[in-house]
Amino acid sequence: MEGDRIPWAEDGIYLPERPSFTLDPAFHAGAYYVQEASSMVLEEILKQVVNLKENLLALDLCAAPGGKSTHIQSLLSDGSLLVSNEVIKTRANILAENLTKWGFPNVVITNNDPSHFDRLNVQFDVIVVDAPCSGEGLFRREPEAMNEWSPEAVKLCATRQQRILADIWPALKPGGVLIYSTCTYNSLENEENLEWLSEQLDAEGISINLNDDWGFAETETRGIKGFHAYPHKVKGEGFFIAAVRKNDGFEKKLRKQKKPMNFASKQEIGTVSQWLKEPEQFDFIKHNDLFIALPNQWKEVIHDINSNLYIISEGIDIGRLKGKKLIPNEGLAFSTALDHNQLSTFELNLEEALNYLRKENFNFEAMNNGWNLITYQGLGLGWANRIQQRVNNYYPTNWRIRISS
Ligand SMILES: C[S@@+](CC[C@H](N)C(=O)[O-])C[C@H]1O[C@@H](n2cnc3c(N)ncnc32)[C@H](O)[C@@H]1O
Repeated sequence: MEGDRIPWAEDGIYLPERPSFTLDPAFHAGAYYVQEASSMVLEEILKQVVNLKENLLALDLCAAPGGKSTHIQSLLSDGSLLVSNEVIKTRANILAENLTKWGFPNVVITNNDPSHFDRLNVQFDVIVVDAPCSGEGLFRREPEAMNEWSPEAVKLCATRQQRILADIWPALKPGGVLIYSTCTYNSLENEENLEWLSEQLDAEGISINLNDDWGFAETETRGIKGFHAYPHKVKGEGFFIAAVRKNDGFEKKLRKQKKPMNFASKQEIGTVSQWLKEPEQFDFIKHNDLFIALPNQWKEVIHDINSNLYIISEGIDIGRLKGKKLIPNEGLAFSTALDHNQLSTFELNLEEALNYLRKENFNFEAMNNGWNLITYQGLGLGWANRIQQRVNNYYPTNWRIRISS
């Protein structure tokens, strides 16, 4: 893809026009994510406030549809773990779809209210709160959004944001960093919330400097820096972001969890791990009949999360066993941990790939019998099973594309 670089995001580019992403199989393969440029300044803030080379435990609290989570995952080290949470169930499912396609195994997707995180024994090194807000920064792009705006709505948003911040604060480690952002301009939801964070939660500012040429407007509230993106100054839509450090508070101790995990047997592991690049990095558990691979480095933390929160998805959904044979899940097709050399792959051209995504016929004459990873430009799209002169297309029906070229 070609376009001007976004100065504050290494892999970000401005698209010169909006193509039909639905008709690009690479989009469905999770090769890229489309989001608003200003909000990608999160990358520069993260680089300045945490050491991204370390293995961090990160929480994206208000995560759907997944713009920040996909971006954060690409920035964290391979040994880090991201918990990506969304309180609204339908939105959490969209988040899960996007993160499954993104393909990183070190992720747990939860569907909880911020107050539930207090049940955890673990605390996070970094928490991102991309808060629900009055959305003034979107008015230029979506003028209808103005109809929902009122001074009362702004006040309600600010109160809700404070409640979210207060609820999640105990889940942050002492010394940890909380990044707060909105896509609105008013001070009630931005600077006044920073003042509230400082007064009520004793949050402290962190030294952050953005390149003046980028055009972000810096504000400072009780030593806490915030940055506004105003569309006439920054090449992007309206956005606000700030970061604070938690200095006091107590550190929780990770306790053994009572809720048992259902680990796979040695024999089952032999089958379900056969296509992974480094199976020794994972624990294999069974959830109902679905086998899941979890990064074993985070075993206790994941156990704690499983015992206390509502999980939508975690690690890699590998698949189910039918007798001794693996029926692979779509989660495995997208996973960066999948070893394409260990299995039969079948590459499709653009037209064929779109037909596969529509669950329509495509030419499979050259396909091997048995399970095949369907690829487009080498990227995993999903699974197909050839049985002699028939092919079963395992692309999830609810992800099927419904428009014609
Ligand atoms: C600005 S959006 C998040 C966008 C997302 N971070 C991204 O980059 O794709 C705010 C999210 O907060 C969620 N939300 C709404 N009310 C909430 C609450 N009371 N607590 C936590 N999250 C809430 C919304 O459902 C929405 O998904």
